[in-house]
Amino acid sequence: MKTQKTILLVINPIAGGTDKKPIIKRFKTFVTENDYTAVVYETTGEDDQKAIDELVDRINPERIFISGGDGTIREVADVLKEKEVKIALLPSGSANGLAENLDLPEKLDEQLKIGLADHFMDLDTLDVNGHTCLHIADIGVNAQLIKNYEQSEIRGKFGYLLQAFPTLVNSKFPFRVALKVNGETLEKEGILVAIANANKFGTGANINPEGKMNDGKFEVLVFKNFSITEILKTFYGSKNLDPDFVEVICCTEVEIQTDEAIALQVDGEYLGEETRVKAQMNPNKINIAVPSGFKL
Ligand SMILES: Nc1ncnc2c1ncn2[C@@H]1O[C@H](COP(=O)(O)OP(=O)(O)OP(=O)(O)O)[C@@H](O)[C@H]1O
Repeated sequence: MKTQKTILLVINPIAGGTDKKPIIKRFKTFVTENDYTAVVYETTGEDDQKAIDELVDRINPERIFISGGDGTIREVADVLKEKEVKIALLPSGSANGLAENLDLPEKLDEQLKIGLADHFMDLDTLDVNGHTCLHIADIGVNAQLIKNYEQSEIRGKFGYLLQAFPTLVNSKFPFRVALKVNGETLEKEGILVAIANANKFGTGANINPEGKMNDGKFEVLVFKNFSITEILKTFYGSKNLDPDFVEVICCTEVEIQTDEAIALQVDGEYLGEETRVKAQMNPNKINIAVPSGFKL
């Protein structure tokens, strides 16, 4: 008798504040129709990484589908660092920055087809102060906004964050920053320093047009104190990057030092205030499903 291969779905039931039952049901039907065994793991928010690690070792899935926001993808990616498992995304978070960068379609059936097909990319991953980063980390106004957003307990689209400007205007921005990069130490002043593996933010704004997610390099972007409003429009609106207020440095590692502790976020998750941020390429890449015509 032929042994069926397994596909594991890791799904975050609270991501994006939507009901996940239809995704689970459709996943099971689709995968079974394609002669795979379907296994579903629903995250609990407690010790999920350990549970996923053990489950993956036990069932040895041929690939893993992940449904949630960027936080869920990051947690699974961390577990898979030392394992060679292909992953595919069924985005369902309030912020789906990675999916946005991979040009994934919105329809679930199309996402499932991509997940079962054979078009993959070796996605670079970064280490930012010990945290895995798949697309964009930053210190400054954006991380501060994410902190405010997380504390507000409102879930949903990020657009309304723009209403939070007044809370930022009187804060510690701009700040002075020293960057150790490419053998030099550069002294700068800005309101936001981004570490970008990808091009786009979750909303589609292209903040890093030169970035390629599989070139073994990343970009450091220093946003000058041009205008908080303009910069946040670039981050959260549909505008492309304005070279007048940003400086871009391509590298494989960087050390960022500030005088005052500044808010840090990685892939949409606020991680506290830091005076030192070290980012470098991870040796491990992630084999991720992309649409057949996908070009970087
Ligand atoms: N069952 C659960 N109950 C509560 N929290 C959970 C559960 N499962 C996962 N989590 C938490 O969800 C977070 C990840 O959410 P994710 O980023 O994937 O979705 P999201 O809707 O985009 O989130 P956010 O609204 O924070 O951007 C992690 O902090 C994780 O611990």
